[in-house]
This record gives sequence, C-alpha cells and structure tokens, in this order.
Amino acid sequence: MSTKITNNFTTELWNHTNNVFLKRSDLYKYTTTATTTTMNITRSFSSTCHNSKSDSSSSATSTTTNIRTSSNQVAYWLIGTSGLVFGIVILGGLTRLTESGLSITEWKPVTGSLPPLSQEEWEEEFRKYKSSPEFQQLNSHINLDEFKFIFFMEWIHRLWGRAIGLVFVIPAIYFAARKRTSPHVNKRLFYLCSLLGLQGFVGWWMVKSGLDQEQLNERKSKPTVSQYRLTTHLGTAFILYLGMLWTGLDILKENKWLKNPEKCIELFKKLDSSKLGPLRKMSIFLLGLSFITAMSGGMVAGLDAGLIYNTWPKMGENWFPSKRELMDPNFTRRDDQKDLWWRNLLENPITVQLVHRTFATLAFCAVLYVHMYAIKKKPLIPRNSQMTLHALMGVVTLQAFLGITTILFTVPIHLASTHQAGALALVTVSLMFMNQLRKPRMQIKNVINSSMAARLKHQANGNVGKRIVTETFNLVK
Ligand code: HEM
Repeated sequence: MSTKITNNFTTELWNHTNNVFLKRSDLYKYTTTATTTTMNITRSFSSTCHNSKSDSSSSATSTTTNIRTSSNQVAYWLIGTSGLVFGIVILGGLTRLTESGLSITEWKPVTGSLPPLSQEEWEEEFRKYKSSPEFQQLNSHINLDEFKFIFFMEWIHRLWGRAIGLVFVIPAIYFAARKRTSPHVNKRLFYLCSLLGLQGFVGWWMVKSGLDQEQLNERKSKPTVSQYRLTTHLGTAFILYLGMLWTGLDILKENKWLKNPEKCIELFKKLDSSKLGPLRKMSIFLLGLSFITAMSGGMVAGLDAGLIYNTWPKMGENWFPSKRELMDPNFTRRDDQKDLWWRNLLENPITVQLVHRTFATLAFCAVLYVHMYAIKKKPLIPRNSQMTLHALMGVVTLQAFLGITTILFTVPIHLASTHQAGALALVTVSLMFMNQLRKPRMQIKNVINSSMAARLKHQANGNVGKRIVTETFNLVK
C-alpha cells in the first residue's frame, strides 16, 4: 500500500506541478532530459541554490555537474580586449590617413618596442626612411621633426598591437589554467590567439607591399600599400574583434540564463519557434552584408578611391560612370583581356567606389527591410532583439550619412575616421542582433530545464504538495 501511495504521489505531483506552473509541453520541449529522476532534479536544484547564493561571476561551474561555463570575468576581459581592437582599427585608419604607415621600414617584434632614444638613433631611423620609395617619391621635403610625427603614429599602432597580444594571451593562459573557461570557450580562445598572431604578420606583409619598389612597379602604383593587403589586414582585425565580442556576449548571456532559469522560459519559447527562423537567417545575412560592405570600403580606402567623384547620389553628372571608365582596359594585365572584369572591380578606383556605393545601398535597404519585417512580426520577436534592431536601423543610417559626407568633402581625416568607426559600430550591432536570435545550445537547455524542474518540484512540495497528498489519499481510499 505504501509503495502504491508513493508512486501515485510522485506521478500526480509531477503532473500537477507541470499543470500548475508550466504547460507540460513547454517544459518538455526544451529538453532531452526531462525524464530526469527525482534524485537528479534534487541534486541539480541544490546546486542551483548554491550557485545563486554565490557570485556566478567567480564560478566556472554551472548549475549541474553536466556543464562547465566560463566565468563572467572572462567575458568582461574579452569584451574589454575587443574594445582595444576597436581602438587599434581606428588608430590604423588614422595612420593611413596621415600617411604615416610606411615610416618604420623594419619589423622587429621585440626590440622595436622602444622608439629611438637619442639624436643618433633618430638620425639613423630617418636615414633608413630616406631610402624608402615613399620618401624618395612623395616625401623628400620632410625634415626630422615631421618624420618624428609619422614615425610615432606608426610606432604607437605597433605598440598597441603588442599590448593587445599581451592583454589577450596572458589572461587567456591564466583563465584556462584556473579553469575559469569552459572547454567550448578554450577552443575559441585558441583560434583567437592564432588569429592575433596572424594579424601581426599580415600587418607587416601589408607594410612590405608599400616599401618594395618591385611590387610597386608591378602594380604601377605610387608608394602605398596594396589595397588587397590593406583589406586583408582590416578584415582579420574585424574578425578578431567580432570573435572576441561574440564569445564575451555568449558567456554573459548563458550565465544570465543559468542564474535565472525561470526568466528564460518565455524567451526560449520564442527562440525555438520555427516562426523566428526567417528572421534568424536575415540576421546572419545582415552581418555578412555589413562585413562585405566594410571590406569594399577597405578597398576604397586602399586605392584612395574616395578622392574622385565627390558627388552624391550621382557620380559626376550621371548616375553611373560610363562603361569605358568602369571597365578600363588599362587595368588588364593579359593580352586577351580575360582579367578585364575582375581587375576593374578590384583595382580601378572608379569601379571600386561604385561597388562600395552599391554594397552600402544594399546594406541600408536590407536593414530597412528587416526592420519593417520585424515591426510586422513584433509579437514573435524577443524584446531585446527588437531594441537591437532599432539601434541597427539608427547605426546604418548614420553610417550611410557619414559615408556620403566623407565623399562630398573629399575624405577629410576626421570624417573618414568616424566613418571607419561607424563601420565597426554597424558590425557590432549586427553581431548583437544575430547573437540574440541564436537558439540556446542544447546543453544549456538541458541545464535550464533540470533546474526548472527542480524548482517546480520544490515549489510543488510546498504549495500543492499538501493538496495532492490529500487527493492521493482520497484516491487510495
Ligand atoms: C552603409 C554602410 C557602409 C559601410 C559599412 C562602410 C564601411 C567603410 C569602411 C570600413 C571603410 C574603410 C575605412 C578605412 O579603412 O579607413 C570605408 C571607406 C569609405 N567609404 Fe564607406 N561604408 C558605408 C557606406 C558608405 C557610403 C554610403 C559612402 C558614400 C557614398 C561611403 C564612402 C566611403 C569612402 C569615400 C571611403 C574611403 C575613405 C578613406 O579613404 O579613408 N561609404 N567605408
């Protein structure tokens, strides 16, 4: 008899709790472990209680023994470091805009950390610069003091890069050794570290292209860096920045969910809904498009293509330059002109500017479309994503405005630099939008569900337990 009562009690309790606090389907939908035994639930719940008392930011162990999350400190460090990457991108842009990037003619990763310290050392550095194509062809008029300015611009850029290396690598090792990072995040940190190392090499590879007269002859270019290499350097910096930010945001988001599992139920329901699928795909598309638009901007910057056609929306007198200008045979390097198209698309400043204008227009229209779509589907969309999308609409409008003024005023340094910061802001908000719409990882769903089930059981014990016991006894009687 007593076994029968216990069995009935457990089943009834489970049913009642599900009906009282959550529709059963809601709970089961989020988990594959909804059949957790009472023992597991209890273990998971006591662990949740323990965690909610302690500061989750200092604990890498999450609500159950099944998952290890990274601490919030790791997230703050990653987001802070991504801020340093943001800063170095802007500084890199200023270095280019002040034409300082080719002032240091060597790459000494360690000894180069110190600038020249005596008059002789400055003279020696200036002597090396004097033998560079940039000095000989463009800057032969500058004196030592002017050289010191461009030298410092580039030196600070390189020093900042080294500092990012240290600020990233040392804490990464520390956090991993202290088990403050989950295996999932460790993998990402490894990739980010490798990318950071690569970024240094790409930087030097880019500078080399502006110092080597042979390469300049091949490109028939004045002494500037190759637009391909500049854009690669810009692209890897963007990826590094986005990778750090994404990982940091992910950690904060998951820790927040684990701390307040009951607050996730509504959100998870929306994120899991198939009706959100199209918007999720659109968010990926928007990030991709913002990134490609930014890279096409890098090509404009690399070719100084903003110094021509300083009108908007028309390009000169017409909406589009003539076909002859856009597909200029002077840019081909083959007799059969088979490379006419791609060389013009990537090397002809007029065509490259038109490409950037086209991508920018597409990006603006795409955000506008998604914004309108989201307004129509408002009830389906989590509230934080709605807010982010409004911000995205604002940022893309501002960015287009900055691009237009940069063109109209023939690329003044302050506008060009703000436009570059705007591009970073645009990819940041696009990334946040995409991140907020991502479905939670299965492991996280499982943990949240276990802890929800445990809470339900706990509440049920207190609130409805008595009633069910009475009902169960009545049934048995
Ligand atoms: C809406 C999205 C846009 C994005 C994401 C974007 C992004 C960028 C980026 C990343 C650069 C490279 C900056 C650098 O490395 O210094 C750039 C350069 C440039 N963009 Fe845009 N841009 C957008 C719209 C526009 C528009 C609408 C125009 C003008 C019609 C424009 C004109 C320019 C010009 C002239 C440059 C070269 C500036 C320089 O030489 O430093 N952009 N853009």
